[in-house]
Amino acid sequence: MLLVIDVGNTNTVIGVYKDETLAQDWRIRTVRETTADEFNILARALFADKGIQLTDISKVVISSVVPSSVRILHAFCERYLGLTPLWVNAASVKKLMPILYSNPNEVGADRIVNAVAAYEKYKKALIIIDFGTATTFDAITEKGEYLGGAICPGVVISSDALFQRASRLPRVEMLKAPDRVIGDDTIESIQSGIIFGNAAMVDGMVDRMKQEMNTTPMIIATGGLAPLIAEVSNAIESVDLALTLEGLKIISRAL
Ligand SMILES: Nc1ncnc2c1ncn2[C@@H]1O[C@H](COP(=O)(O)OP(=O)(O)O)[C@@H](O)[C@H]1O
Ligand SMILES: CC(C)(COP(=O)(O)O)[C@@H](O)C(=O)NCCC(=O)O
Ligand SMILES: [K+]
Repeated sequence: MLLVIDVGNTNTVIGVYKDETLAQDWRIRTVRETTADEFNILARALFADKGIQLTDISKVVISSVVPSSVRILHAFCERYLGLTPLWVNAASVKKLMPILYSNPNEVGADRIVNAVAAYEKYKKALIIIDFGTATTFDAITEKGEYLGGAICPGVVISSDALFQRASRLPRVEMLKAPDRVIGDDTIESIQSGIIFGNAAMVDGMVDRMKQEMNTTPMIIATGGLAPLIAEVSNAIESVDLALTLEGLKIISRAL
């Protein structure tokens, strides 16, 4: 079985593939100061719960945007799986996708994985939007080249900053789109600002990126908050929550 791990700034997603099929997936918090031994306890428990043994794993592919996780997960794989994990970076996907960033080593591994997955699926010019800790935009040409994109404060962290810094504002837990954009109470005004504000940012960014790309890319979104924003954004054509895990599986075949 193939073990794939994507370490994001907030959450770590773990998947196990049996051939082409995702047999199981889990989402855990990204803990920066964990150890290989602690990660082993957690992974073992999650696997056991679904009847999977660590000895069933024959290959590991990992993408991470958290540098401290690299040493920890590398040690976990070597010590407890007896395997050396394959790390996603611009060099490891060289055969699948040219990275046209001025320094390809700078691009976040999660952005590369999303780009590879989306291009494999659609084979056309694309803009991928990932609503994670950051909201990222990635532009892919019709030939399958990674051009770059944009990094914006994420929906949740930017809202958190608002609640922390504005004394009178209540924390709005339930993020949902209000019926109209002109809120007539505080809760509705905050919801409008967060949801319609982020959707307008998406639509505006997509318009500008399209102009620079000089083509009509397909616009797809991923990340936990993608369905919420996609509902009110005009630009987003499709939401694909499995994009990152799929990308890791595709990359595993090429490594
Ligand atoms: N289904 C969801 N509903 C609401 N919030 C979510 C959902 N999934 C993720 N989030 C929130 O969105 C933010 C980004 O999460 P995630 O996509 O896991 O980020 P990352 O990939 O950067 O770790 C976090 O604050 C998380 O709590
Ligand atoms: C932009 C990111 C912070 C997004 O991380 P995420 O929201 O998925 O946790 C990450 O991809 C990253 O650290 N990138 C490196 C800089 C770059 O892509 O140019
Ligand atoms: K991510």
